[in-house]
Amino acid sequence: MKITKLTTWRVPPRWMFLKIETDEGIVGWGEPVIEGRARTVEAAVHELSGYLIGQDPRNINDLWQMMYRAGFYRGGPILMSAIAGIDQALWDIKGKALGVPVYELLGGLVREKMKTYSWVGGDRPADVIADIRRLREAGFDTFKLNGTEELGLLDSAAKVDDAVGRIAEIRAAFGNEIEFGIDFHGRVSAPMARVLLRALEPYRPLFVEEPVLPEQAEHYPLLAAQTAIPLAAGERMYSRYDFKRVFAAGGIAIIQPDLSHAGGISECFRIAAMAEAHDVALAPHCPLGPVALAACLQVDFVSHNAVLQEQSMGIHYNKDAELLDYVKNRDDFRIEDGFIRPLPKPGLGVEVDEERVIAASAAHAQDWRNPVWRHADGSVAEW
Ligand SMILES: O=C(O)[C@H](O)[C@@H](O)[C@@H](O)[C@H](O)CO
Ligand SMILES: [Mg+2]
Repeated sequence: MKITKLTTWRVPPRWMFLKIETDEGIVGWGEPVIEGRARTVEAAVHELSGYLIGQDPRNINDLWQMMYRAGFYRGGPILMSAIAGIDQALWDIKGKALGVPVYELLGGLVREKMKTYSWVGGDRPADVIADIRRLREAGFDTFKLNGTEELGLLDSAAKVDDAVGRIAEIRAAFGNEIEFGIDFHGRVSAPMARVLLRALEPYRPLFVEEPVLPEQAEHYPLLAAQTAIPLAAGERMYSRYDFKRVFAAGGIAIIQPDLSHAGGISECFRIAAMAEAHDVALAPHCPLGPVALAACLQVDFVSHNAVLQEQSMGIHYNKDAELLDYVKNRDDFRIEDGFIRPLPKPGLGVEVDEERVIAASAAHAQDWRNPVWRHADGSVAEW
C-alpha cells in the first residue's frame, strides 16, 4: 500500500482535518491543528508530505521517526501538531486495512467505558452554577472552569476573593455531589499561584490545571509541596522529551497531553506509559474536534492510568460548529452518565462527513484567534 495524497481543510470553529489517501482506496483522517495557528500547521503538514508520498502508511513507527528526526529542528507546537495529525491518519488507515479499531492494535481494552468532563463558564468564568445544573441533567458530574480572568503578576485580595468566591459558591450549591477542575490557563504567576492554591485548598477541587505557564514548570514541585490539590499540566507540552523533565522534577499529578499537539497516538501512547511508571494519571486535553477526540479515546482505552477525558461538546469555543457536526456515526460518540464507550468501528472509529467538511471549509472565512487581553495599565495579560 502507498500514500498518494494529503489534503487539508480548515473548518469552523477552529479545527483542521487531514485526509490521507492511498493507492488501495483506504483513507485515513487526522486533526493536525494548533488553536489560532491552523495555517502554520497546515503548511507544516504539506512540508512533511514530501517524506510520505509513495511510502507504506502501515509503517507508522518508521514514518513517525522519519518525520521527527528528518528535521534538524524539531519539537514544539507546530511541528508536533503536524506530526500528530498525520500519525492519527496513519493509525486510521492501519486499523481500517486490518478491520479493527486502533485500540486492538495497541493491545486491547483495559476498561469498558471512559469518564469524560464538560467545560462550564467560558473564557471569563460566569454562570457556572447554571451551566453545572444544566449539564448535571445531561448526566455529567465532573466539570472544568477557568479559575480567573486577567490576573497581574501581583494582584489584589479582591481578585483572589473573586476567584475563590466562585469556587465556594459551587461547593455551597452542590456539595461533594460533583467534581471540578480549575484551569489557571497560564494566567496565574508563580507568586499568585501560591496565594490561590492556599485559598482554594478548603474547597478541594479535583485538580488545578496549568497552575503556572509551562515555561515556569520549575515551580510545579514547589507548588505541589505547599498543597494537597492535585496539579495538572500537559496541553502545552509536545513530546516525551518535554514530559520526561516534568516526571523527573515531580509535582504534576495529572498529565494532559493533547493528541493533536503531542505527536499523535504513537507519542501519547508512549507518554501515557511513562506517566504510569511515575504514578501520574492521564487526562488527555481535547477542546478540539471529533478526530482528535477519537484519537484520545483510542489511547484512553488502552492506558491503565487514564482517568478523565476532556471533550468539547458545548465548549465556549465551538461557535459556528459543534463537536459532532462533521461526523456521520454520531451515535458512537454518545455520552451516558458522563461516560463514553469504546468506538467500535475500524481505525480511529470516526466516520468523517467529507462533503460537510469541504462545504464548511469553502465557506470558512474567519481564522480563529484567541483574544489578546490587556491589564488595566494597558500591558498584555495572559489569556
Ligand atoms: O483546558 C483546555 O481546554 C484549554 O486550556 C483550552 O481552553 C485552550 O487549550 C484553548 O483551546 C486554547 O485555544
Ligand atoms: Mg487548559
